Amino acid sequence: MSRVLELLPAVDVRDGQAVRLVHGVSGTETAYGDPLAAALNWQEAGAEWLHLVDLDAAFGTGDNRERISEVVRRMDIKVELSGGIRDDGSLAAALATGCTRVNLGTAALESPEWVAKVIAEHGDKIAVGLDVRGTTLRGRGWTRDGGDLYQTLERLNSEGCARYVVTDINKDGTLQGPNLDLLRNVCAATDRPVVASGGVSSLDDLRALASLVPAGVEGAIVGKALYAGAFTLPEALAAVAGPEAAA
Ligand SMILES: O=C(O)c1ccccc1NCC(=O)[C@H](O)[C@H](O)COP(=O)(O)O
Repeated sequence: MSRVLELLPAVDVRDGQAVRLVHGVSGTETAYGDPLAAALNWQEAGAEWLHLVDLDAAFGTGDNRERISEVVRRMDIKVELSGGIRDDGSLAAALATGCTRVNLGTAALESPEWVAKVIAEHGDKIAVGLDVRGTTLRGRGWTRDGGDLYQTLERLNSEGCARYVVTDINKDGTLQGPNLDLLRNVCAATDRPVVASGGVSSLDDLRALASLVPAGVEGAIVGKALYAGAFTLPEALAAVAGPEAAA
């Protein structure tokens, strides 16, 4: 396991545009233009990973499959693909883009048998997104309750889930800082790596997340802070690279 926190700049795609939402709520979009331009920008700035989300597929308002495929095709870096991957067809389409791994959310809540099957088939190409308000999971683009975080985590652990992407919805897109207690609690309940998502606002937030690497936090998704110019990606990479980052 890497001792350096991995950073995953986010490109969330809605209606063909790179956007940021607040609390993941449909209709709160701020648009940031062409998703490919955004992704290429993060790649050129030194990203090793891209977190790419099809928000329309997540919300059930269509999809951006062509654009998403094009973005993945143009990346030389690793891509984590999320949004609306819920059955054999959408999983096959997602994996066919050439992405490094996919992130299942709703399916893990509504189709546990299918998720157990695809975890067994695809191993660490599958991560599960645990998107929570408090300790209640949310599915269908974070619009519906989907059960208890820790019960679901126990089930997924026993099924061999390789990795979790943990989002505090109350923090997402707000620049209020990550929920470190939630991340510590999830890390204590699993021996699988955890990718933190939602709320990063500053280099200090990234240093705080880097301090959780020994506990099991492997990476951090960063959206709004990069788009809002709170810091640059090279600054972020430098902040988590040095020995002082984990102090
Ligand atoms: O990932 C999803 O499937 C998803 C579904 C519905 C709403 C939002 C969704 N993802 C949002 C993200 O993954 C954000 O890009 C990420 O949490 C970054 O948050 P922030 O740094 O707070 O902008």
